[in-house]
Amino acid sequence: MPVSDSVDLDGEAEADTDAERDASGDGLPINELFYSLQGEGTLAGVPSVFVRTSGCNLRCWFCDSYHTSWEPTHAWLPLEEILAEIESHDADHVVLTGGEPLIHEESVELLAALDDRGYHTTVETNGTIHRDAPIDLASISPKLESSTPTPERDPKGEGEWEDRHERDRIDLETLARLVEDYEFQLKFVVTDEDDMPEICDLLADLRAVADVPIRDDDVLLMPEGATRDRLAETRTRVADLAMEYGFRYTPRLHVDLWNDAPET
Ligand SMILES: C[S@@+](CC[C@H](N)C(=O)[O-])C[C@H]1O[C@@H](n2cnc3c(N)ncnc32)[C@H](O)[C@@H]1O
Ligand SMILES: Nc1nc2[nH]cc(C(=O)O)c2c(=O)[nH]1
Ligand code: SF4
Ligand SMILES: [Mg+2]
Repeated sequence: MPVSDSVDLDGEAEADTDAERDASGDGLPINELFYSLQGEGTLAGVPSVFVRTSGCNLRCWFCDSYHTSWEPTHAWLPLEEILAEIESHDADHVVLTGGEPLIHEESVELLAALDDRGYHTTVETNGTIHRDAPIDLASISPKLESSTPTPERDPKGEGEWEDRHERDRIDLETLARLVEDYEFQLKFVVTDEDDMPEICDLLADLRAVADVPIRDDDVLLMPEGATRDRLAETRTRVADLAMEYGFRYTPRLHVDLWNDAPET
């Protein structure tokens, strides 16, 4: 799905100020929509349609979807058009991702329409926003300190997003509501062993406030890497950490298969 203009969607000003917004108001800014194999998590390998919304409230330095976060681009599509495109593929699973799909109120309507049509829905989210919606799997990827765009790691500017990212990346109450309300997986992007104390501390805090059990089995370590070359540097280290800590390891199948090609 080709996209055109660049408009800032950072999750606060959100869509309402966007002059391009569909007049009927029931659309979403779509960065890409494609058919692929789920590459990550417990459903890895399952044929799925991916709907990637544009705009994010965070700015991970390593974000593999640069054109939904650092420089968001999109086409505004009415929900009927999104649904028609999804239905043109022969799949039972739909993955709603971004950017951060839950910054958009209209994501709820899309999920409801998908539920009506019998799809299994996965929502890929950074865990900072909760919405009531028919979500079959909340694929939550809380962001660690190592994701913060410090001036040295900023892919675009000179650290302008550092403070906001650091302020907003973890919201324990929101994480608790997500794990309480939905089937979930917690999928942490890991570069090396320095990430592990923060994961363990966060899990302890979340277990203390959430009303549902969080099993080690619900926790997945995913190697940081947007390209095959980068994954070759991180994945064995992360696999070893998964064994050491008793968490699951998830590959990034799509990167192994198609590297960093768009619409994969
Ligand atoms: C682009 S994000 C969109 C959904 C949501 N904003 C989030 O971060 O969960 C989709 C998934 O890709 C992961 N991801 C993004 N960049 C990555 C990278 N360079 N290496 C490994 N995982 C990455 C995120 O952690 C998340 O699990
Ligand atoms: N194949 C494939 N699987 C994925 N699982 C989560 C993805 C995402 O970007 O949210 C993703 C993606 O971009 N491609
Ligand atoms: S939260 Fe997700 S979409 Fe937003 S910058 Fe981080 S990885 Fe990218
Ligand atoms: Mg991806």
